[in-house]
Amino acid sequence: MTASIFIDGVAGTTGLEIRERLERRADLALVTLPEDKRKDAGARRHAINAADIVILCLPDDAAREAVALIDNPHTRVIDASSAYRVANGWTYGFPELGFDVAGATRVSNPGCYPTGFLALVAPLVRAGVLPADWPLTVNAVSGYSGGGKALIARFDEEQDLSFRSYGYSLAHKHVPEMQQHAGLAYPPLFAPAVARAFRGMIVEVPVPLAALSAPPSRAAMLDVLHATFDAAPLITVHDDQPDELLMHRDAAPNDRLDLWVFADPAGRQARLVAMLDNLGKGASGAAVQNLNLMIGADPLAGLVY
Ligand SMILES: NC(=O)C1=CN([C@@H]2O[C@H](COP(=O)(O)OP(=O)(O)OC[C@H]3O[C@@H](n4cnc5c(N)ncnc54)[C@H](OP(=O)(O)O)[C@@H]3O)[C@@H](O)[C@H]2O)C=CC1
Ligand SMILES: CC(=O)N[C@@H](CCC(=O)OP(=O)(O)O)C(=O)O
Repeated sequence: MTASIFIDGVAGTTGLEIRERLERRADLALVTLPEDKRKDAGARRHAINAADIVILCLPDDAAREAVALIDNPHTRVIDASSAYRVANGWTYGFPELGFDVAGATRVSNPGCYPTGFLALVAPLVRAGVLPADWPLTVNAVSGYSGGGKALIARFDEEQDLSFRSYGYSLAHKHVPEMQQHAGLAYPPLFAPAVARAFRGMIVEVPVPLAALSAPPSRAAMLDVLHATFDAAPLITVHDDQPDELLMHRDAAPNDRLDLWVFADPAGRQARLVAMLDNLGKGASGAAVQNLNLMIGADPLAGLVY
């Protein structure tokens, strides 16, 4: 059966990449609005209610507005925004962490930074290998497409801009989902940054092992991550400790998530590191993966890994 899909926000950074991943598929009928109607509430209401699944690639307020336009029981939603990531009645769209996306009617895609953070931390906290009440920090650097059209335009205009450190309000919108879905007692202290690369992301969680009352070994942390993700085709847990991890300015899109555990030989300190494409597993790839699960398609259809 062909599923009808409406991407609301298809002209944006995330929406365009979802469309590219879906447009050649024979099992889907993509519904699009003409350019002059794409922000028209009446046209959007009609398209949303006619679709089997609507994928929202909008700012948070516009995503809430789109959900409020649904007036039928059959339209299912995948929301790429941060509007519903800790909301009751919504399923967090991270199937590899055990969330039941296939049966859900309202799915909230994880944020790009939380995708890396949660893959590293949630399994270790669940397994009791990291204490839930440890005050974790997370340092991350993203490609500038992570900020959507506005940040892309800024990096295009300000050619001298090479690096942007931000999040100094200590109230980044990704912190609640990181805390809730990792099961942490305290919000992680989040230090994000943007580099002059279009896409890509490195997310790091430093762990001062020697300060823990029961410090886990590197092998114990790797065992938990392997047990959690070895059956997940998009996620790779690496056993090596490379000297460097690199982002490239013009990297090709991908929907993978790569994880490493670095530790010193004495096991006193560790650095948990995730690499992903903010527009891949961090946004558009995750939306396509969740769509596949919701309609019972090949779980990897349309994905690059
Ligand atoms: N970029 C990324 O790496 C990631 C993004 N996300 C989330 O995905 C969502 C989309 O982000 P992104 O694609 O980067 O953002 P963009 O700014 O690139 O795109 C947003 C799109 O939404 C359109 N839009 C805004 N308001 C409305 C409205 N009322 N009705 C219809 N369309 C509207 C915009 O129109 P116009 O073109 O006219 O401005 C634009 O095309 C956001 O919630 C973002 O936080 C999540 C994970 C990663
Ligand atoms: C580089 C950059 O600006 N990134 C965005 C987050 C991108 C993203 O993940 O969007 P969601 O919030 O919908 O998850 C930011 O920090 O606000």
